[in-house]
Amino acid sequence: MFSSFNFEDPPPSEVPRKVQRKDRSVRYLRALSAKNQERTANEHSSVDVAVTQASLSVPRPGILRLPSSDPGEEDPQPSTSSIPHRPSKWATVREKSPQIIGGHAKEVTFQERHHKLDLNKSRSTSKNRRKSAQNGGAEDPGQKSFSDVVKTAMMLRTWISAMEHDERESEPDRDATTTNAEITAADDRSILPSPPIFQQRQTGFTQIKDILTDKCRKLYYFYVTENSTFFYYWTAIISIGILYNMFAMVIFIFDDVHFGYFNQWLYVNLFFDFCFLLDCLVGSRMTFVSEGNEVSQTDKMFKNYRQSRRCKLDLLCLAPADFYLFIDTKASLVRAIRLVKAYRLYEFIMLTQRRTDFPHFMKILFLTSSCAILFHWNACVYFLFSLYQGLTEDDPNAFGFSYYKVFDPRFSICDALYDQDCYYPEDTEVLDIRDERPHYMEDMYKFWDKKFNILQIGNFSREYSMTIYWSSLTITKCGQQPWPSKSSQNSLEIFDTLIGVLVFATIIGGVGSVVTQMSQNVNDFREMMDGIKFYMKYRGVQSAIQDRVLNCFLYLNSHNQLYDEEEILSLLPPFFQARIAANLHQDTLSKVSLFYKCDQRLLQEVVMLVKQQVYSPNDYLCRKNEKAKEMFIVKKGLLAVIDDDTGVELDSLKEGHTFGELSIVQVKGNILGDRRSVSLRSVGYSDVYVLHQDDVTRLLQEYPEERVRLMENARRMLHSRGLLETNELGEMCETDDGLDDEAMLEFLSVDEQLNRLENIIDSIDTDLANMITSFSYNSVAYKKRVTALENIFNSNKKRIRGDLYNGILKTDYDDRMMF
Ligand SMILES: Nc1ncnc2c1ncn2[C@@H]1O[C@@H]2COP(=O)(O)O[C@H]2[C@H]1O
Repeated sequence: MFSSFNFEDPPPSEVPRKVQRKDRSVRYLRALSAKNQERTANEHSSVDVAVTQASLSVPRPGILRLPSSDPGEEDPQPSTSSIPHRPSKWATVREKSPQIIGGHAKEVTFQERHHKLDLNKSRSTSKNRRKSAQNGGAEDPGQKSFSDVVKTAMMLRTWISAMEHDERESEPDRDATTTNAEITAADDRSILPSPPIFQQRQTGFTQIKDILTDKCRKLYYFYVTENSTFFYYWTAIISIGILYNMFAMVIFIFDDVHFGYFNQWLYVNLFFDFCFLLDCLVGSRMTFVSEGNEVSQTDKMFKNYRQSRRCKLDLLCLAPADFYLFIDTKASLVRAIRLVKAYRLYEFIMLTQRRTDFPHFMKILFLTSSCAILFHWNACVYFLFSLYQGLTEDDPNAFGFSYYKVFDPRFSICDALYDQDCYYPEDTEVLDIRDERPHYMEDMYKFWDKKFNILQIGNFSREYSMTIYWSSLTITKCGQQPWPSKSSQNSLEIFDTLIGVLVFATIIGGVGSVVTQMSQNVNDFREMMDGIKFYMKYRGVQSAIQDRVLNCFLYLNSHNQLYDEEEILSLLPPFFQARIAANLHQDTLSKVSLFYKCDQRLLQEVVMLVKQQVYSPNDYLCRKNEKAKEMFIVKKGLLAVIDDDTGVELDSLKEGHTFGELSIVQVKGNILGDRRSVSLRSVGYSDVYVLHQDDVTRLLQEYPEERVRLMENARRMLHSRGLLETNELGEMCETDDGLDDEAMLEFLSVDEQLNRLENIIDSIDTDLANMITSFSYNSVAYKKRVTALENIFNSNKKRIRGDLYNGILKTDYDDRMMF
C-alpha cells in the first residue's frame, strides 16, 4: 500500500518564493503523507504491494515515497510536514484508490537513472513475493498486481500535473516587491518540469493554451519603472505623437494640405490617440516609491495614478474633440487639446539627457526643434492672419501673404561658366526698392527671356515657403518685411516681436550655455597647461623635462584622465563607490595569489584602496633593490621587467597583469627583505592601478584573521620562489606571523592593542597575587619555625649557657651577652 508521499524540499535559499507558494499541492501531499503515516502507524497495516518505482512523473523535482516491498524496512525520511491544507482532488483520489493508501513507505527519486534500478528492484520484489506465496505465505488482501499500481501511479501523476497547472493559472497574490524579471525567472524555474519518466504528450492546443495563459498572466501583472528601457521607448513614441500633433494641427489651415491629406490625417490621428489611450494604461502601471520602497502592486499603482495630475491630464487629452471635425472639417485646431500631453515630451527630453552620451548635442537638437516648431506655428498664424485680411495677388508691398511675392523657381539653361550671355549686368549700386524695383524686374525679364526653365510648384509650397520666411525673419527680428499699415498688422508684429524676444532669447541663451559648457573643458585645460608652462619656464626646468611633462599632460587630456577620479567618486554614496571599485578591480585582485581564500569582505575593502597612476614612456615604476611599498595592476600599456645588474629585459607585463603583490605585507624571513627584485619600466604611456602597503596594513588591523591568512599565503609564495629563509631540512621556519612583538603591534587595531595590554596587566596581577599569597604563607611558616626555635631555646637555655661557658658550644662571635 502507498503509505505516504513526501517531496523533498530543495534548500530554502534556492527556492523562489513563488515556487513555494505554488507548491501548495505538494505541501498538501506532505500533510496527507504525515496523516497517512500516523494512520499507518496506528493501524500497523502490513499490507504489502508489489512495488513499482517506475513511471511517476511529477512536474517538479522531488522525491516520492512509494510503498515498500519490505514491510520491515523503515522509512528513512518520515514526513514531518504539518502545513494546513484544503481537502481537494487528493481526497477524491484517495477515496477512489483506497488500495494505495497506508502501508510502509519507500523512497524513490524521480530521476531516470533510478528508473531501471527501481524496475529491477520491483521485479525482484514481485519474485520474492511470489516465492513467499508459494512457500505458503497467505497473500495480503490489499495486494494488487503490478499493472494496478502502475495505473494508480499514472492517475496520481496526472492529478499532480493538473493541480500544478491549476495553481499556475489561478496565480495567487503576488509579492509587491517582485519584479517582472523575477517573475519570469521564478516561473521558468517552477514551470520547468523535472526530466519526465513518462513522456507526457501535449497536444498543440494545450501548448498554445499554456503559452497564452502565461502571456495573459504576464500582461495582467505588467508594470513599468521610470528608468526602464521600455518606458523610455514608449515615451519616445508618445513624444512623436505630440510633435506630430503640434506640427499637423496647424498646417491644415493650408487648403492644399486640407483637401489633399485630410483622411490620412484622421487615420494617423486615430493611431496616436490609441497610443495616448495606451499611455493611460502604462501610466496606471508605473511603479512609485512609497516610504523608500518601490511599489509595484497593481492596485496600489492604479490608485497612485488615479490620484495623480498625470491621470487628469491624460484623460483631458483624450477628450473626443475630433468629433467637431464632422461639423467643421477646417477646425483642425480642435486637436490642440492633445497638447496637454506635452508633459510627456518634457519627460522624454529629461530621460534622453539622462541616457545620452552626447548631452550637448541633444540639448542643441532640442533647442533647434523648438525653434522649428515656433517658426512653423508663427508661419501658420501669419497665413491665417493673411487669410483673414484677404490674400492679394499682385501687391508686392502688402503686409500679408501675396502670391506675387513668391515666384515659381526658374533655372537658367545657359552655361554660366562659358557663356557670356549668361551674366546679367548687375547694377552694383543700391537700388531704391520702392522706385526702381519694377524697372529692374522688367530688365531682368527681358535679359533672361528664353534662357530659363520654370519649375512649377504648388500653391502650398509657395504659401508655406513665404510664410515660414516671414515668420523666421520676424521672430529673429531681422526685419526686411513690408511694414504694417493697419492696427491689426501692428498688433501681430508687436506680438511676434514679444514672442521673439522672450522665446528666442531663451533659446539663444540655451545654445550659449551649451557652447560655453562645451568649451569649458578646453579652457580649463588651456589654463592648466599655461600655468605649468609658466612655472617650468620661471623655474628654469630643463627643456627635455619640459617636453616630457607637456607630452604627458597632452596624453592625459586626450585620454580624459585629467579629472580627479577620487573627487568625482566622492560625490557618490559609499555603496556605489564600492560597487564601482569592485567592478573595476575585484576580478583582478581575486586572482592574485596573495589574496587566495581571503574573506570577500576584505577584498571588497581592498578594492576601495586602489589608486590610478599614469607613467610616461621610459618612466621607471620601481628600481631593483629600492624599498617596496606597493603592488601594481596594469590597466593599460606595456611594462618591461629589467634586471638592472645585467640590463637585460627579462619579461614584459601587459594589461591585467599584477606584480609586486608581496610588497604589501612584511614577511619575516623574506630573503629580499622589503626590496624590489627587479626594475620595471613603462614602454609607452601606461595606466597602472596602485595598492599601497600602508593602506593595506591599516585595513588589516580590522581583519586579524585575514592578516594571518595573507601572511601564510605570502610565505608560501616566497617559499615556492626560494625567497624564504628555511631550516636545515629546507622547510619553512615556524613563525609568529613573521613579526616580532613590536612589528606585530603595528598590525593590531587599537582595540586589539588594549586587549593585549589588559591581558598583560591581568597576568601581572595574577603573578602579584600569587607572590602575595606565597609571601603570607611563607611568613606564617617562618614565624612558626622561629617560635618553635624560641621555645626550644627557652627550654634549653641553661644547658646552652653551660655549654657555652664550658666551651662545648662554640660560636663565631660571643653570644654570651644574650644570656
Ligand atoms: N621575471 C619576471 N617576470 C615578470 N614579473 C616579475 C619578474 N620578476 C619579478 N617580477 C615581478 O615584478 C615585481 C617587482 O617588484 P617585487 O620585487 O616586489 O615583485 C616583483 C614581481 O612581482
